[in-house]
Amino acid sequence: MNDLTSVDEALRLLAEHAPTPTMENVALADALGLRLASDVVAQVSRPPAAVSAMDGYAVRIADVAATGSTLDVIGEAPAGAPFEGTLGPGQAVRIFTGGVLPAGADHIVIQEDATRDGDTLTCHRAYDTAEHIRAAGVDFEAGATLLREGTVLGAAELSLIAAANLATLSVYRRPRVGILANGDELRPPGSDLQPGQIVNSNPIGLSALISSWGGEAVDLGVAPDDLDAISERIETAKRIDIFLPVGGASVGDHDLMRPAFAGAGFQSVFEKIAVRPGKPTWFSTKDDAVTLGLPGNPASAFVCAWLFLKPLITGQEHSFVPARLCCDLPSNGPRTHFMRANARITDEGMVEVKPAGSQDSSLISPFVSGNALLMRKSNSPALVAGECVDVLLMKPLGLSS
Ligand SMILES: Nc1nc2c(c(=O)[nH]1)N[C@H]1C(S)=C(S)[C@@H](COP(=O)(O)OP(=O)(O)OC[C@H]3O[C@@H](n4cnc5c(N)ncnc54)[C@H](O)[C@@H]3O)O[C@H]1N2
Ligand code: MOO
Repeated sequence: MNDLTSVDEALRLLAEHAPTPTMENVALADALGLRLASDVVAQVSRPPAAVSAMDGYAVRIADVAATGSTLDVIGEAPAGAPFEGTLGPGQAVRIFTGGVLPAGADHIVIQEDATRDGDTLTCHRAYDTAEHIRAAGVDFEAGATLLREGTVLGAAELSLIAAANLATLSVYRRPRVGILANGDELRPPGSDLQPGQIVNSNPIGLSALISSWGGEAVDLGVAPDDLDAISERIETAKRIDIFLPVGGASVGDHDLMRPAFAGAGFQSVFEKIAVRPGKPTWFSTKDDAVTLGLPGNPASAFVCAWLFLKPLITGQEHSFVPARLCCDLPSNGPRTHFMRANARITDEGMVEVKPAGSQDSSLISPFVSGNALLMRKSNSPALVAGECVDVLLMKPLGLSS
């Protein structure tokens, strides 16, 4: 096994050679899923001033300490048009949700608790503590650092940034990942398949994973089992950060991806990984570009995309979740095994994991019926049901049963 690079060493080498992310400014609407290239600092406080949380009347609490107190309504403060005067003793200002609290007021009487007759307001309740006011900056203060560099932008983050009064952002450009399939047998989905032909099913799934991880998938097509044809695809590809050849990674006479990339000037970093599935996964670099070669077997391609492509795109390490094994497992061989599995939360709130019945590296269906990869380190001993294992979640827990 000497020619096999360990999973940990492969991850270290990938991190060491990962393409340097470039920065760009984008509009908020184009930033979903991207990573922040700098901290986000609030340009305004939220809310910028104290506001009413209810529709009603802004008053001084001292004036409504007793039931039946009456006040003069001296003006209005709808959201967007603050009352410009100062509220004095015995006075009230009609206010609406989001309206700026007038100077002098320290309490809101909700309209359900008062009756208005012309400009006279009568309160039906006595109050001893101020209510229904949102203080200035209760969500965040101007100048506060709201998000750190590296944060992946989701719905909540984008709303927060918009509220902080920023229209554009500095983000890391999506790395362009060029998927190059290879094999004379491959035909597009929907083809009239002839004997020996199979559907080219890997790129569509890999492309979806790349997008979900914040990369931009570029379809470099299917190259036939011909060195010149593969080389031409490599030479004519434009602005690719990460080449992702899929298939043709092994030792067969028709496995030509490695020599094609070597011929294009890529220098090998590692040739094989002590991982199951996906042993023939390889990695090479040239200038600012890298090549992660995945095996063609669909399970190998998917597992190794999760393990090795995802950190290359996101720059983030994997986080494993501890889970209770729900069956016995034999001792593991020399390669770290990432078993296709399903994890779920039990009624007792524990995470429980069950490996798929077949771990054949050609199978796609376990990725649909399952949601996790169960890690078994190289040469680890047999396990019995109930023992704890580490799992990598590919979907949120509980989505599949
Ligand atoms: N003598 C040896 N043979 C093999 C070894 C070995 O060490 N010695 N390694 C095996 C392992 S492990 C794997 S994994 C595979 C990897 O093979 P390749 O990367 O060269 O992949 P292909 O031969 O091109 O294809 C394998 C398999 O997957 C199908 N395939 C390929 N591309 C696609 C695609 N885009 N969509 C769907 N299916 C695809 C292809 O038809 C084959 O059935 O090698 C073992 N052999
Ligand atoms: O390492 Mo290969 O991916 O098992 O079939």
